[in-house]
Amino acid sequence: MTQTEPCVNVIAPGLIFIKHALSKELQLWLSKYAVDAGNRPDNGFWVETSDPEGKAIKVLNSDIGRGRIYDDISKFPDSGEVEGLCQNLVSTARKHDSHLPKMNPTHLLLLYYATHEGMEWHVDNDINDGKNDHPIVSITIGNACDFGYKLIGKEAQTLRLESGDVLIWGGVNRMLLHCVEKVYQNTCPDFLQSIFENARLNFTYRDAPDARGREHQFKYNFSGFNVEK
Ligand SMILES: O=C(O)CCC(=O)C(=O)O
Ligand SMILES: [Fe+2]
Repeated sequence: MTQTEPCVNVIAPGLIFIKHALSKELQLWLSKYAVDAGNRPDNGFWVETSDPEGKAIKVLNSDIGRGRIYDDISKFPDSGEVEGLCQNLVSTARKHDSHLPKMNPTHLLLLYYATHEGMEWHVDNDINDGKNDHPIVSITIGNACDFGYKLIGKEAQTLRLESGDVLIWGGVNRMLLHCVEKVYQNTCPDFLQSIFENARLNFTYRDAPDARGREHQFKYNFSGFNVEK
Protein backbone atom coordinates (compact mmCIF):
# COMPACT_ATOMS: atom_id res chain seq x y z
CA MET A 1 0.00 0.00 0.00
CA THR A 2 1.31 3.45 -0.81
CA GLN A 3 1.70 5.58 2.30
CA THR A 4 1.87 9.30 2.91
CA GLU A 5 4.48 10.44 5.44
CA PRO A 6 3.28 11.93 8.73
CA CYS A 7 3.61 15.71 8.98
CA VAL A 8 3.67 17.38 12.42
CA ASN A 9 2.33 20.91 12.84
CA VAL A 10 2.48 22.68 16.22
CA ILE A 11 -0.57 24.92 15.85
CA ALA A 12 -0.06 26.56 19.26
CA PRO A 13 1.83 25.54 22.43
CA GLY A 14 0.37 22.18 23.46
CA LEU A 15 -1.85 21.87 20.34
CA ILE A 16 -0.27 19.52 17.84
CA PHE A 17 -1.74 18.26 14.58
CA ILE A 18 -0.18 15.16 13.01
CA LYS A 19 -1.41 14.90 9.43
CA HIS A 20 -1.29 11.33 8.01
CA ALA A 21 -0.12 10.07 11.43
CA LEU A 22 -1.34 6.51 10.90
CA SER A 23 -0.39 4.06 8.16
CA LYS A 24 -3.14 2.37 6.14
CA GLU A 25 -2.40 -0.91 7.94
CA LEU A 26 -2.89 0.76 11.30
CA GLN A 27 -6.10 2.44 10.13
CA LEU A 28 -7.37 -0.96 8.99
CA TRP A 29 -6.45 -2.53 12.31
CA LEU A 30 -8.14 0.25 14.29
CA SER A 31 -11.23 0.07 12.09
CA LYS A 32 -11.67 -3.65 12.71
CA TYR A 33 -10.94 -3.07 16.36
CA ALA A 34 -13.62 -0.39 16.78
CA VAL A 35 -16.21 -2.27 14.70
CA ASP A 36 -15.67 -5.42 16.82
CA ALA A 37 -15.91 -3.42 20.06
CA GLY A 38 -18.97 -1.55 18.78
CA ASN A 39 -20.80 -4.76 17.83
CA ARG A 40 -20.51 -6.32 21.30
CA PRO A 41 -23.99 -6.94 22.74
CA ASP A 42 -22.92 -5.27 25.99
CA ASN A 43 -20.87 -2.11 26.08
CA GLY A 44 -20.96 -1.64 22.28
CA PHE A 45 -22.20 1.24 20.12
CA TRP A 46 -25.75 -0.11 19.84
CA VAL A 47 -28.52 -0.93 22.30
CA GLU A 48 -31.68 -2.93 21.70
CA THR A 49 -35.04 -1.28 21.92
CA SER A 50 -38.40 -1.70 20.20
CA ASP A 51 -40.11 0.33 17.50
CA PRO A 52 -43.71 1.62 17.95
CA GLU A 53 -45.03 -1.73 16.64
CA GLY A 54 -43.03 -3.59 19.28
CA LYS A 55 -40.46 -4.98 16.83
CA ALA A 56 -36.92 -5.26 18.28
CA ILE A 57 -34.52 -2.75 16.73
CA LYS A 58 -30.99 -1.56 17.44
CA VAL A 59 -30.23 2.13 17.95
CA LEU A 60 -26.99 3.95 18.64
CA ASN A 61 -26.45 4.40 22.37
CA SER A 62 -25.44 8.06 22.70
CA ASP A 63 -27.40 10.14 20.22
CA ILE A 64 -29.51 9.47 17.12
CA GLY A 65 -26.38 9.42 15.01
CA ARG A 66 -23.69 8.59 17.54
CA GLY A 67 -22.40 5.51 19.34
CA ARG A 68 -20.05 5.75 22.33
CA ILE A 69 -17.89 3.40 24.41
CA TYR A 70 -15.94 4.74 27.37
CA ASP A 71 -13.89 2.45 29.59
CA ASP A 72 -10.69 1.86 31.47
CA ILE A 73 -8.11 1.22 28.76
CA SER A 74 -7.04 -2.05 30.44
CA LYS A 75 -10.57 -3.45 29.90
CA PHE A 76 -10.23 -3.16 26.10
CA PRO A 77 -8.83 -6.04 24.03
CA ASP A 78 -5.15 -5.72 23.01
CA SER A 79 -4.85 -2.88 25.51
CA GLY A 80 -1.02 -2.98 25.34
CA GLU A 81 -1.03 -2.24 21.58
CA VAL A 82 -3.73 0.39 21.88
CA GLU A 83 -1.94 2.12 24.75
CA GLY A 84 1.44 1.85 22.98
CA LEU A 85 0.02 3.68 19.97
CA CYS A 86 -0.99 6.59 22.22
CA GLN A 87 2.46 6.70 23.83
CA ASN A 88 4.13 6.78 20.40
CA LEU A 89 1.91 9.64 19.24
CA VAL A 90 2.60 11.69 22.38
CA SER A 91 6.31 11.04 22.10
CA THR A 92 6.28 12.22 18.43
CA ALA A 93 4.36 15.34 19.47
CA ARG A 94 6.75 16.05 22.36
CA LYS A 95 9.73 15.97 19.96
CA HIS A 96 8.15 18.98 18.20
CA ASP A 97 6.73 20.70 21.29
CA SER A 98 8.74 20.15 24.46
CA HIS A 99 6.04 21.98 26.49
CA LEU A 100 3.56 19.16 25.92
CA PRO A 101 3.35 17.17 29.18
CA LYS A 102 3.76 13.38 29.27
CA MET A 103 0.73 11.23 29.89
CA ASN A 104 -0.35 7.87 31.18
CA PRO A 105 -3.45 6.88 29.19
CA THR A 106 -5.97 5.44 31.67
CA HIS A 107 -9.14 5.55 29.55
CA LEU A 108 -10.21 5.14 25.95
CA LEU A 109 -13.29 6.70 24.39
CA LEU A 110 -14.54 5.26 21.09
CA LEU A 111 -17.07 7.27 19.12
CA TYR A 112 -18.97 6.21 16.00
CA TYR A 113 -20.50 9.06 13.98
CA ALA A 114 -23.08 7.57 11.62
CA THR A 115 -24.45 10.81 10.13
CA HIS A 116 -23.24 14.30 9.21
CA GLU A 117 -24.00 15.50 12.77
CA GLY A 118 -20.94 16.43 14.82
CA MET A 119 -20.58 17.44 18.46
CA GLU A 120 -21.40 20.70 20.24
CA TRP A 121 -18.74 23.16 21.48
CA HIS A 122 -17.30 22.05 24.82
CA VAL A 123 -14.17 21.76 26.97
CA ASP A 124 -12.96 18.32 28.13
CA ASN A 125 -13.20 19.25 31.79
CA ASP A 126 -15.19 16.42 33.41
CA ILE A 127 -13.62 13.97 35.84
CA ASN A 128 -13.72 11.34 33.09
CA ASP A 129 -11.67 13.67 30.86
CA GLY A 130 -8.83 13.92 33.41
CA LYS A 131 -8.30 16.68 35.96
CA ASN A 132 -4.81 17.62 34.79
CA ASP A 133 -3.04 19.27 31.87
CA HIS A 134 -1.94 15.95 30.37
CA PRO A 135 -2.66 15.51 26.66
CA ILE A 136 -5.93 14.46 25.08
CA VAL A 137 -5.03 12.31 22.06
CA SER A 138 -7.68 12.15 19.34
CA ILE A 139 -7.56 9.88 16.26
CA THR A 140 -9.87 10.16 13.23
CA ILE A 141 -10.64 7.09 11.09
CA GLY A 142 -13.12 6.86 8.19
CA ASN A 143 -15.23 9.86 7.17
CA ALA A 144 -13.56 13.27 7.41
CA CYS A 145 -14.88 16.05 9.62
CA ASP A 146 -14.46 19.72 10.34
CA PHE A 147 -13.08 20.15 13.84
CA GLY A 148 -13.66 23.58 15.39
CA TYR A 149 -11.37 24.99 18.05
CA LYS A 150 -10.93 28.34 19.73
CA LEU A 151 -7.65 29.50 21.22
CA ILE A 152 -7.88 32.12 23.97
CA GLY A 153 -8.02 35.62 22.48
CA LYS A 154 -8.37 34.32 18.89
CA GLU A 155 -11.25 33.71 16.51
CA ALA A 156 -12.62 30.18 16.22
CA GLN A 157 -10.80 28.13 13.58
CA THR A 158 -11.73 25.05 11.58
CA LEU A 159 -9.41 22.13 10.90
CA ARG A 160 -10.30 19.35 8.45
CA LEU A 161 -9.55 15.98 10.02
CA GLU A 162 -9.22 13.05 7.61
CA SER A 163 -8.75 9.34 8.15
CA GLY A 164 -5.41 8.69 9.87
CA ASP A 165 -5.00 12.24 11.21
CA VAL A 166 -4.28 12.84 14.91
CA LEU A 167 -4.86 15.93 17.02
CA ILE A 168 -3.32 16.32 20.48
CA TRP A 169 -4.00 19.05 23.02
CA GLY A 170 -2.49 19.46 26.47
CA GLY A 171 -0.36 21.75 28.64
CA VAL A 172 -1.46 25.40 28.40
CA ASN A 173 -4.07 24.42 25.81
CA ARG A 174 -5.48 21.41 27.63
CA MET A 175 -8.77 23.27 28.25
CA LEU A 176 -9.19 24.00 24.53
CA LEU A 177 -12.75 24.87 23.52
CA HIS A 178 -13.63 22.53 20.64
CA CYS A 179 -16.40 20.91 18.64
CA VAL A 180 -17.04 18.72 15.59
CA GLU A 181 -18.77 21.10 13.19
CA LYS A 182 -19.82 18.47 10.69
CA VAL A 183 -18.91 15.04 9.39
CA TYR A 184 -18.52 14.67 5.63
CA GLN A 185 -20.61 11.76 4.43
CA ASN A 186 -19.09 9.21 2.02
CA THR A 187 -15.49 10.36 2.53
CA CYS A 188 -14.31 7.14 4.20
CA PRO A 189 -11.25 5.97 2.19
CA ASP A 190 -11.82 3.03 -0.18
CA PHE A 191 -9.30 0.80 1.59
CA LEU A 192 -11.48 0.81 4.74
CA GLN A 193 -14.76 0.13 3.01
CA SER A 194 -14.60 -3.64 3.47
CA ILE A 195 -14.75 -2.98 7.24
CA PHE A 196 -17.22 -0.13 7.45
CA GLU A 197 -18.71 2.46 5.14
CA ASN A 198 -19.76 6.02 5.53
CA ALA A 199 -19.05 6.57 9.23
CA ARG A 200 -16.43 8.38 11.26
CA LEU A 201 -14.62 6.68 14.13
CA ASN A 202 -12.90 8.70 16.82
CA PHE A 203 -10.47 7.19 19.33
CA THR A 204 -9.76 9.53 22.23
CA TYR A 205 -7.23 8.71 24.95
CA ARG A 206 -7.47 10.36 28.34
CA ASP A 207 -5.28 10.47 31.42
CA ALA A 208 -8.02 10.35 34.05
CA PRO A 209 -6.85 8.38 37.11
CA ASP A 210 -9.71 9.85 39.20
CA ALA A 211 -12.21 8.11 36.94
CA ARG A 212 -10.75 4.63 37.61
CA GLY A 213 -13.36 2.34 39.16
CA ARG A 214 -16.10 4.91 38.42
CA GLU A 215 -16.52 4.16 34.72
CA HIS A 216 -20.20 3.20 35.20
CA GLN A 217 -20.88 6.89 36.05
CA PHE A 218 -19.58 7.96 32.66
CA LYS A 219 -20.79 5.07 30.52
CA TYR A 220 -23.74 6.93 29.02
CA ASN A 221 -23.50 10.45 27.72
CA PHE A 222 -26.51 12.08 26.10
CA SER A 223 -26.10 15.47 24.47
CA GLY A 224 -23.00 16.22 26.53
CA PHE A 225 -24.33 15.08 29.92
CA ASN A 226 -23.20 11.96 31.74
CA VAL A 227 -26.17 9.86 32.78
CA GLU A 228 -25.67 7.09 35.32
CA LYS A 229 -27.80 4.00 34.69
O1 LIG B 1 -14.95 13.28 17.70
C1 LIG B 1 -14.09 14.10 17.97
O2 LIG B 1 -13.16 14.37 17.22
C2 LIG B 1 -14.16 14.89 19.26
C3 LIG B 1 -14.78 14.17 20.39
C4 LIG B 1 -14.78 15.00 21.64
O3 LIG B 1 -14.44 16.14 21.62
C5 LIG B 1 -15.15 14.41 22.93
O4 LIG B 1 -15.65 13.27 22.96
O5 LIG B 1 -14.96 15.06 23.96
FE1 LIG C 1 -14.01 16.86 23.56
